[in-house]
Amino acid sequence: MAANGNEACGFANGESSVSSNGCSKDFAKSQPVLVNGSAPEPSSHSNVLQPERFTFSPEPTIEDIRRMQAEFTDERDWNKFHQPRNLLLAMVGEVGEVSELFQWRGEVAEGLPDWSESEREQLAHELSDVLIYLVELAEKCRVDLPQAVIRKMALNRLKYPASKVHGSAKKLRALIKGCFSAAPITPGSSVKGPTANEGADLLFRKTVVP
Ligand SMILES: Nc1ccn([C@H]2C[C@H](O)[C@@H](COP(=O)(O)OP(=O)(O)OP(=O)(O)O)O2)c(=O)n1
Repeated sequence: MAANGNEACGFANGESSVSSNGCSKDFAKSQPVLVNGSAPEPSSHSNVLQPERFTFSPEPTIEDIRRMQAEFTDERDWNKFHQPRNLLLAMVGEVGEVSELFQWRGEVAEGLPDWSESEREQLAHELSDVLIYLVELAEKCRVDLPQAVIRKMALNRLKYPASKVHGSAKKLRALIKGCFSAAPITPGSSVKGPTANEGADLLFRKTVVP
C-alpha cells in the first residue's frame, strides 16, 4: 500500500488530485455549490445548467460528534452498555428506521421533492442516529474515522481510475474479467492461460490489495 494518501491517489502520474477532505479538487471546483440550502452562484463560464450540489456545514466535525456523544453517555453512565457489538446492533437498528422511511415509496428523486417537511426532519433524525452510533462504534474500536476515510478514498481512486470507469457502474472484477480467457498460451500448446475469474483475481490482488 502507498505510504501516504498522495501516492495512493496517483499524484505521481497526475491521474487525479485529492484535497485534504478527500474530495477531488477539480471536481469540486467545477460544481456550483449549494451551501446548506442557499442558492448556487450562477456559473459565468458556461450557459449549460449544472445540477446543484449540496454541501454540509463545516461543523460539527466527526471529532466534535465523537466528543459530544462521549459526554452524553458519560453524563448518563451508559458507557457500560456501549460496547462495540451493542453499538453495531444499535446502528443497524437505526439503518432499519431510515429504510422504513423509504419503504414502499418507489424510487425517490434526489432532493426528495415529494417529501413533507416533517418527513425530511424525521429522515434527518434517523440519519443522525446512524452517524452517532457509527462514530461511537469507530471510537470504541479505535478506528480514527476521518483518517480512515481518507485512506479508503485513496484506495477507491486507485481501484476505480476515472479514466477507466467513467460512466460505468460495473465492479472492478467485472471490468477486468473481459481481458482473460483460458485459451492456450501459444497456439497448439496444452498450457492454458488464466480463466476470466483467475485473471480478475490476479489483477485485483496486484493492483488493489496492499
Ligand atoms: N442507550 C442509548 C440510547 C440512545 N442513545 C442515543 C443515540 C441515538 O442518537 C439516539 C437513539 O435513541 P432511541 O433508541 O430512543 O432511538 P430513536 O430516537 O430512533 O427513537 P425510536 O426508536 O423510538 O424511534 O439516542 C444512546 O446513545 N444510547
